[in-house]
Amino acid sequence: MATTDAISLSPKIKRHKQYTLVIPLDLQRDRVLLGYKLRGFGQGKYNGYGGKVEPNETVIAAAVRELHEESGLLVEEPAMIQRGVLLLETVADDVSPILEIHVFTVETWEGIETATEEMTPHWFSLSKSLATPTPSTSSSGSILHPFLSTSSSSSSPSSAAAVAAKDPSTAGAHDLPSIPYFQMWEESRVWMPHLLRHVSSNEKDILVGEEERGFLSPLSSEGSAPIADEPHDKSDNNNEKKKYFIHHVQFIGGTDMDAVDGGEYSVWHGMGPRRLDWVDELPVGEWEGKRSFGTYP
Ligand SMILES: Nc1[nH]c(=O)nc2c1ncn2[C@H]1C[C@H](O)[C@@H](COP(=O)(O)OP(=O)(O)OP(=O)(O)O)O1
Repeated sequence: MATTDAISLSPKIKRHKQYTLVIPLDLQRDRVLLGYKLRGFGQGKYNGYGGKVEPNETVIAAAVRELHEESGLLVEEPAMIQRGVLLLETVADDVSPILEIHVFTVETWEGIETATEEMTPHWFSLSKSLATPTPSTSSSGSILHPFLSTSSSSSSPSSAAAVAAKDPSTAGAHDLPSIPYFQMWEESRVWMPHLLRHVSSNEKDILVGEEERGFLSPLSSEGSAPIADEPHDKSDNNNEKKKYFIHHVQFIGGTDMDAVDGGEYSVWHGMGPRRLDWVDELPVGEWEGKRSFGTYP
């Protein structure tokens, strides 16, 4: 089966639900801030900071608000650097909206990262987190907290509080662990290393090979499996100059051990076909209503 069909043909035009995701970067100290989610959607996972875009709110205003609410960090809108969009679609049903998650980084802010009811902050080494992880370079999916030597469910506030106490946020970056990609949303381990390489390379040299930006096969727990002979746009080899990424992922859904609220989110797991594109411009506000993402503007 051609993976192109799997990813580009949505049977219906689906509603979109907008979210933000902000990743604070301390480039001088070679470190990345993530939050460990204590409750709600994504509980027990590490992620950037963000949440739903409220009605009558711009995406960037939501990004600023959610970062502040969840981390205590305060930024002005111009300091938000848009990096890309995640389009997360379930094929488990026809009615769940596509999650449209706008990804930003920030490099300057006011305030100090603070634990909130929703997230506890943890710094990770940027330079140690650049490689796309595979199970062999991780804890193979077992939930090993980077600051603890023993296995942990890591989902209770008490274990997270113990973790926070051990978090060496004032240590030198060389002491920090790499990002625990296998304790994040599944597709983060695909796009986030790409983004961090993009940022680290001073935006001049995006380390995305032709084979990596093309269609990607359905994913097993073995990690990404690029299909080299079906790149998205063979005529365009200038992807190293592109600024933004679009990561479109289809989830298979089903029973989810991480489901909360009676299984409301049970469709958002089981990463299936996906593609990662780099583009010059994001089609801001023009996502909704597109049947297929086969051709990006
Ligand atoms: N598969 C996924 N991959 C990813 O990288 N981020 C995801 C994701 N699914 C959800 N997110 C992010 C988007 C957003 O930043 C966050 C979810 O936001 P929440 O549901 O916590 O929203 P809110 O903070 O608005 O919620 P409440 O205040 O609890 O109503 O998780």
